[in-house]
Amino acid sequence: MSHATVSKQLTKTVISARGLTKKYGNFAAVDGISFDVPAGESFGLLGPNGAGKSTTMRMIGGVSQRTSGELSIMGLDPDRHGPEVRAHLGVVPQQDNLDDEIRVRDNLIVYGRYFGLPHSYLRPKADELLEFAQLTDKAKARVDSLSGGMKRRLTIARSLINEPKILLLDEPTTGLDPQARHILWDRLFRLKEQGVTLVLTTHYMDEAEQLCDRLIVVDKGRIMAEGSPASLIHEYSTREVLELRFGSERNATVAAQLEGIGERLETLPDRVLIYANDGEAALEQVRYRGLHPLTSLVRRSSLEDVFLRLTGRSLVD
Ligand SMILES: Nc1ncnc2c1ncn2[C@@H]1O[C@H](COP(=O)(O)OP(=O)(O)OP(=O)(O)O)[C@@H](O)[C@H]1O
Repeated sequence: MSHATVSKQLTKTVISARGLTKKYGNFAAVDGISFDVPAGESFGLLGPNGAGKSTTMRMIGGVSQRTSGELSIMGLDPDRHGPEVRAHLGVVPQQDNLDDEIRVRDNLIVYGRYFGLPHSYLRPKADELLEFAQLTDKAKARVDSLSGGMKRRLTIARSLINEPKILLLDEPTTGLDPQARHILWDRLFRLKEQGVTLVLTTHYMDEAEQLCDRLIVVDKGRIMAEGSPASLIHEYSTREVLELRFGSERNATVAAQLEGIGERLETLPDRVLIYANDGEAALEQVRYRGLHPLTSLVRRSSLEDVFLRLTGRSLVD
């Protein structure tokens, strides 16, 4: 393949997986998944705990060897070209692994030294990244004095030290409060605007909806569906959902009397969901049948509904 052909491919697809499989003994944690990520896209793996998201990320990051299938990162096989692949990547692991012993800014410098980057590059780069992460006034602070959200932003800043083309984020906002999550989402948006390809895992449907251009819904190591958040919702759910609570003991029995209202019914332990394009009209019908829920709520469909439809289970247990 000529150099020109390779370069053209690089600008198109930066990650390509075909039948990607990871087995632990006989158990397939990732069970033959295929997907492509074009340059500049924000691509998500959405699924519950244990779906195989982190395992997939570790294979992409070149720190876990696949059992079978094909995987290509910027045209390179991470199992054979680990260091070259890692040079293109920024990695934000599920757990922050910052060095508590050294100060905030020094964390960036020391990490950059692992890549063999010179101090003359690292000093201004560290300052630029602290600014980006809104941590300039914390440059000399100890890492253990930072809040969870600040630590997460520092981990992201650190992952950008080598100016990666692709950023891998494993559950970037798990455990953060809503305000910290929004600040982080804003920073990730900025990276996307700068042309960085984002690949992230999440079990939060709102995070997937906010950040992902396209996503795969994964469960038990397999891809259940693929598309943009809007197209998945359109394909697998109705426009609105009517949530009814009749009291925990009564939900299941009342559900039988709701048959025929809306397009589909889901009975959960704590509520009944009626899938209908017009939630208020569905509620009218419920009342017309002489049924009076303790609470009722009409909301728009979300990726949670898509997941429920595909697997019969909730994303977050
Ligand atoms: N080293 C290992 N040895 C054996 N089984 C493993 C190993 N690593 C992961 N698994 C199993 O593989 C499955 C997928 O795990 P993985 O961590 O990829 O899931 P996940 O979707 O990232 O979930 P989480 O959000 O909990 O990290 C799980 O059932 C897990 O127990």
